[in-house]
Amino acid sequence: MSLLHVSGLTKEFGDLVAVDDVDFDVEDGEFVSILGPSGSGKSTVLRMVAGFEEPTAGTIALEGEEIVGKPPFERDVNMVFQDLALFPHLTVAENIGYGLKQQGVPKAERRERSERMLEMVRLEGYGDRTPAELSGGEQQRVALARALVNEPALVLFDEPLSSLDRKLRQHMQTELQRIQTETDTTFLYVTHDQEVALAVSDRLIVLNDGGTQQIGTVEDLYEDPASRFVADFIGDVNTVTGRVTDLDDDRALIDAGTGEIPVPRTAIAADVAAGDDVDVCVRPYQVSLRDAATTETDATDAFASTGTVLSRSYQGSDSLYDVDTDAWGTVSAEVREDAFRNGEDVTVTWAPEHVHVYRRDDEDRPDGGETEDRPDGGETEDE
Ligand SMILES: Nc1ncnc2c1ncn2[C@@H]1O[C@H](COP(=O)(O)OP(=O)(O)OP(=O)(O)O)[C@@H](O)[C@H]1O
Repeated sequence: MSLLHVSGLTKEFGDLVAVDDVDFDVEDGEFVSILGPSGSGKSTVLRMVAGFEEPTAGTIALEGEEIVGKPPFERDVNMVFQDLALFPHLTVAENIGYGLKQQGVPKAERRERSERMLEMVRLEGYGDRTPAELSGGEQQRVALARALVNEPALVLFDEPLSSLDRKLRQHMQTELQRIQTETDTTFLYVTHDQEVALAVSDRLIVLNDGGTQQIGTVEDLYEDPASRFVADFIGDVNTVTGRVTDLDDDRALIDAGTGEIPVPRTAIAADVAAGDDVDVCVRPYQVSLRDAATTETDATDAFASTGTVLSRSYQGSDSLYDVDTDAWGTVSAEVREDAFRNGEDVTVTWAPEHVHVYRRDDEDRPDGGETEDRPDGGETEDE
């Protein structure tokens, strides 16, 4: 039995379907993030789990028990809000012990448990301060301590790190993981920031327009995105347009402006048919660069185009090149070699088994389908 089981969850606000038939499970001890662009329904899902919003349809079971209809305080769930919602007139210790007081826990025990939580979040000795006497990062820790002190089955987070600067945010990501492990609690974390979600989560639920796009580990989503939307939303991707000229059980022939290339069927979305216009997506790290003078450019079994290096940025062990290709406009390549200069002529290639091919559907894309029309019939986007 999953700790949290959500099925058919739907929320309508008048004519707007904010959450549309969403199903997911969270296992005991997992760190699961709900990731999606602004307005995709993430907070509404979280608020329904917390009990601040009632679903239009669907069920939410916590530890096997239906919780829809129960008030928030009767659910074994606490939430850390984006604005933290600390009481300004109470001390740090009183803030942390507030929920325990509501439950009738005696003062001495409240004090002791608050102090233990302060130690857990590494704020020993801060109990008598008020929230105004703390930095933003320290306030985050107090909010977390308050959500954990009564040992709930599940802690919900609604973008709590978004107000912190990058360095502090990265530090708090590490801290969240440490605290989750030490307290052995289950976390459900909402964010639109893929960097945070990829860094901290065991699994991710990707939402768009209220519906589930994909659920999986970071690796699942990165290596095998279920839709063009996920490919674009998780990490960087190059997209070139093409057409399926033939399709059978083993492979498709795809013409992306450089001749027909055989692509394994496993790389092609299930709904793609022969004759369809498609997006061919490839991650920058799967793109190779070669010196144009020493390579053949008429390969018929790989995607290949000549081009000119536009820019290079050094990224530790790799270099990221943007290349203006003859076939597809700008293509990004993340390669080990640091051998190419701006303005140099190169050949850009990638293997057919490294692409993901989706039926071209402009509405189903994070950028709304804005592409740059190119005179050679190919289209591309600058990532
Ligand atoms: N109480 C409400 N009344 C009417 N519409 C609402 C209400 N709450 C949310 N919505 C709408 O439902 C949709 C989903 O909102 P939600 O806040 O869940 O999205 P989100 O993915 O959390 O976005 P963000 O990242 O911007 O917080 C939005 O179109 C929003 O305007």
